[in-house]
Amino acid sequence: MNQSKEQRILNFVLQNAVRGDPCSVLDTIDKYCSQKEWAMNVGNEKGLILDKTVEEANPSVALELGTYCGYSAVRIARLLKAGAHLLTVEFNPEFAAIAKQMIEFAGVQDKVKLLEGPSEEIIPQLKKKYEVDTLDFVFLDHWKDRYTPDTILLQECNLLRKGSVLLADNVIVPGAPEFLNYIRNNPHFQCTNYPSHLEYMKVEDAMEKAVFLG
Ligand SMILES: O=C(NCCCCCn1ccc2cnccc21)c1cc(-c2ccc(F)cc2)cc(O)c1O
Ligand SMILES: [Mg+2]
Repeated sequence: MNQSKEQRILNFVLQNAVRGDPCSVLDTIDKYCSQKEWAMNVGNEKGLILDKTVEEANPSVALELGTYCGYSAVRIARLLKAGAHLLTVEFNPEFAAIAKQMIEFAGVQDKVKLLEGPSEEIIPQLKKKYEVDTLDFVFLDHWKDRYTPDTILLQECNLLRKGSVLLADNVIVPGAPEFLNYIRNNPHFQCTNYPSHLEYMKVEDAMEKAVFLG
C-alpha cells in the first residue's frame, strides 16, 4: 500500500535530521515541504511569529488544536521552560501516529502530551481528566470553522485567565472570517494581526493574536 505524504515527511526527517535536535527537525520538514511536497505545517515565516508569541507568553501550560505532523508542537515545545508542557489535539489517527514519532525523534516528548479526538470533546475534559487549571497559551490551527466555537467553549470551561494568549493560524488562507469578526468585536479580547504568507507559498496569509482580558 503506497505511503501517505505525511509518512514521506516523517521518513525524510528520520533519515536526514539530527535525533534530539528540534531545530534540525523543523529545518528538515521545511526543506522537504518547500522543495518536494507542500504540506500544511505552519512553516518558518509564520513559525517565527509563533516563536515570538510563545516566548512573550512564556507559558506553563499550552494547548495546540491541530497537531498534524507535529511541526508546531516541536516548535512550541522547544521554547518551553523546565516543567512547562504542551497539550496538542489531533483528530486524525494517522496524523497523530506520525506526530508522535516526530515529537519523540525531536526529543521533546517529555514536554508534549498528544491527545486524540475532536476539540469539542477534549476541551471540556481538560480540567478534570488532564488536570489543567487554566491555559496560558492556545495555538488554533485546526478546522477554521471551529476557531470561534472552541474559543467560546474555552471560556465556558473557565480555561482562560486574564492574560491568556490565543494565536490563530490561517486567518486569511484558508481564512477564518467569522472568527476575526467574533474576536475583534469582543471586548474581552485585545487583538493584534500579523500579516505573513501561506507556508512555502507566495500567497498572503496572517496570524491573529488575541489576549484574554478576563
Ligand atoms: O485545514 C487546515 N488545517 C486544519 C486541518 C484539519 C484539522 C482537523 N483537526 C485537527 C485537530 C482537530 C480537533 N478537533 C477537530 C478537528 C481537528 C489548513 C489548511 C491550509 C491550506 C490548505 C490548502 C490550501 F490551498 C491552502 C491552505 C493551511 C493551513 O496552515 C492549515 O492549518
Ligand atoms: Mg495552519
